[in-house]
Amino acid sequence: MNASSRITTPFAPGATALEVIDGVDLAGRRAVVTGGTSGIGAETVRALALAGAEVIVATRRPETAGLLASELSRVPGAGPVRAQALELSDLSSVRNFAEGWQGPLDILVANAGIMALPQRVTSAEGWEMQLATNYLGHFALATALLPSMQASGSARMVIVSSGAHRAFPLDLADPQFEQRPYDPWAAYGQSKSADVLLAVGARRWWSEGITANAVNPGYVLTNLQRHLDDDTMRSFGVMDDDGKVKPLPYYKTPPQGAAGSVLLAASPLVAGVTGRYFEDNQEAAVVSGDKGEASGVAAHAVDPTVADRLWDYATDAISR
Ligand SMILES: NC(=O)c1ccc[n+]([C@@H]2O[C@H](COP(=O)([O-])OP(=O)(O)OC[C@H]3O[C@@H](n4cnc5c(N)ncnc54)[C@H](O)[C@@H]3O)[C@@H](O)[C@H]2O)c1
Repeated sequence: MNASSRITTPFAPGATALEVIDGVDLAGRRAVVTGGTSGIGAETVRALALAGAEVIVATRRPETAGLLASELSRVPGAGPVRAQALELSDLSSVRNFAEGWQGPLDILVANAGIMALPQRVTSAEGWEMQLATNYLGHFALATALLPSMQASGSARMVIVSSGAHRAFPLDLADPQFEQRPYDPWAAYGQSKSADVLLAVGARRWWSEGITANAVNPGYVLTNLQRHLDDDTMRSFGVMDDDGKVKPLPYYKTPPQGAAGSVLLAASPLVAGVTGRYFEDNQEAAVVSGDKGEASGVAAHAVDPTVADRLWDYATDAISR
């Protein structure tokens, strides 16, 4: 990542997903959006489908995509939306998903995520659940779908990270919290650092015509906050004394939160751009990550050496 060539776009931080791809025609393009039944993912699905793409919602519960699919099926010009089962924390489910895929894949939005699980929980493979869901499952999915992305000729991968990555470098000596005490935020933050490193590591796919970029959607009230207790929600300022949840002024709506994903997935403004981190619809500046910065991408998350070490670690983990 070269700070002197930061990518800028004309879009304000509050632009919506529909606004950033206004006029873009995705007819004939096929997209997968993980976790596309709620929050930011659902708005990503909506925007891509309204631009004409065929969208496959990769979800743990395919039946929950029905409402969105039927709503979009009534919009003239919208691409078809269907759901396919995917449990990211279970490698066999990831393999089943990829094996069921036929033909080229043009857009992969690695959006699904969980945040701040209070206790250390492990996946079927014994991985810490936030790393398993937010990063390893997506790495396995992208790797398994690589031939389909190669077949596209100009595939784009978007990995939804978070500003929480800044304070939590990936600890490759103990990524699964086996030797250090489990911390819900450290586990979330390092998984989101791993997401940025996935975009950096995927530069090896550039010669295949595949780009990969990470995005911070900003703060959005969604189901993601469901593991936070009331005291934490109050300390964040998003819950009042009566237990009413309300966004702070700088919070985004889900359509605004989805804008960065959609911009990177489909806008001609970022064609050919790879290995970058966007927030507020612009490429972010590289920051130290240890000074409590409120924006930017931490240097530890864009270190190509760490990205390659993580790639090797993940390749080994999913092939066991
Ligand atoms: N909401 C925010 O403020 C915020 C901020 C920064 C980053 N993010 C990121 O944005 C992404 C979308 O989050 P959201 O806010 O829309 O939350 P959300 O809870 O509404 O959506 C997350 C989706 O991921 C799915 N999911 C979770 N675990 C899964 C698994 N094991 N397999 C398959 N699907 C799974 C959920 O079912 C859900 O559909 C996440 O990656 C999140 O970390 C959100």
